Amino acid sequence: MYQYLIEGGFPLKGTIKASGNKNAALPCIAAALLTEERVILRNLPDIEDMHVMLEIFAALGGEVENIGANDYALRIQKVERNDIPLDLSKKIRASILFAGPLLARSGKAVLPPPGGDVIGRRRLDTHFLALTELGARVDIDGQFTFTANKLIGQDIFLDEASVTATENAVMAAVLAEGTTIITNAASEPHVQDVCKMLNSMGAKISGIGSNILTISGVQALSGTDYKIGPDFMEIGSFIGLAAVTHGSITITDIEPADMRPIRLAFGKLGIRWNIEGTTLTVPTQQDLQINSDLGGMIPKIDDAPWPGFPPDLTSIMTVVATQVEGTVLIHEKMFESRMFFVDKLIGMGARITLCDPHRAVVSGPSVLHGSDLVSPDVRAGMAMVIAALCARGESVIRNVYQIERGYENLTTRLKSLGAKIERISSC
Ligand SMILES: CC(=O)N[C@H]1[C@@H](OP(=O)(O)OP(=O)(O)OC[C@H]2O[C@@H](n3ccc(=O)[nH]c3=O)[C@H](O)[C@@H]2O)O[C@H](CO)[C@@H](O)[C@@H]1O
Ligand SMILES: C=C(OP(=O)(O)O)C(=O)O
Repeated sequence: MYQYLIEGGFPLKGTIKASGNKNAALPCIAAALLTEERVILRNLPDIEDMHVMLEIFAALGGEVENIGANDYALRIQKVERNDIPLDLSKKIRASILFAGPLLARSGKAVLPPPGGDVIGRRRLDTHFLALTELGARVDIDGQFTFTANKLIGQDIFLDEASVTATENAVMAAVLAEGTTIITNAASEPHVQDVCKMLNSMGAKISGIGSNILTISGVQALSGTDYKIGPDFMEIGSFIGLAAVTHGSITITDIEPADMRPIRLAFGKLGIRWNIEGTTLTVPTQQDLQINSDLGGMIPKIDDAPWPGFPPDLTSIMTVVATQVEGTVLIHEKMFESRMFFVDKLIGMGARITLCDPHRAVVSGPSVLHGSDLVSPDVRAGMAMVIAALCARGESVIRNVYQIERGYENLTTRLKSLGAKIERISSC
């Protein structure tokens, strides 16, 4: 068990490279199960969740070879078991992503309920809807058992645009007989990434980036060499960090198109950046003033499926808003328990009213002071790191496993930007 000791109040300055997108890396590892051939995945972030996914891949009979700093070669010639080990499954939400590939490859998948962040009810109904429509039978008895003699393409209308359910449905449909149409599909950049990876393996997926995906099933998929895209959640977190510490951070290897919904939301907080090619720079001079809606009305930052504002950045926006002059409503529509962490920010001096589990009104700027904090989930944990780095005095952040499952090499990278942060054992 590790914790962070942070001394706040110093501007962060310098250049970092964006890591690979966690939420693309995880389904891409699961997708490697769909072929007997060698799959090379590049730009995988070196984070806890990625290592757990690789452990599951290996437990199923796969070979995993680290061939470069963030590059791995995966191969599973024979699936040796079709049940996900309980201890690994409960560590991460993304373990559910093995359902579609295991079903398609071996006709059976047994999964204990997945773990993951406690940020509200995390329904799996959409996964079941999609996989049963493709012909799977699901038995629920403490664990989920999916079986199918044959998967057959269908015209599927998802009850919500679930990210991982879309990915599971696509991974099952690529080897199904006939054509599958998925309407109300999620279209996040990570969903696009796994679809592009599958096409590079010989799958036939069209409509990538839209909410209707059409998949013509193929007999077999080949290996590939695929580089996953940058993590816009990490990039958004570093933008917030630069702004609240009055620093200037340059982030290389970004994807400008991913930043469009994020730019709109930061713009409401008077925060802007420049992009040249794939390099983004947050300049020191920022307004840090709320841009009211027409008529001087209080603006809101609310999340939605892509291309809406990503829910995984609402915690970050909440802490950033505490340093901005004016009032803003943060409305986390998608997860009902994500906003509870604001009591920790209030304890540090932030002026926030938690209206209900989904909505918080933030009035700034507030002087934050150091505190003793426990990270409840990956994004709230990062929000606490940001709060601690702009607070006066020292903070302790415990349970940093929760942060490090989503942010690569965080303390080293923050130190390179001038942060006073130490990672120490809490035993
Ligand atoms: C491993 C992975 O990729 N995890 C991401 C994935 O989780 P995950 O795939 O679990 O999230 P889902 O997209 O299924 O749903 C997220 C939440 O939003 C709600 N919902 C979803 C779609 C919709 O149209 N309406 C709606 O209200 C769901 O009920 C749920 O409460 O997507 C989430 C939403 O971007 C992200 O927070 C997670 O980081
Ligand atoms: C909620 C998140 O991840 P997961 O779905 O893996 O729990 C996240 O990345 O913010």
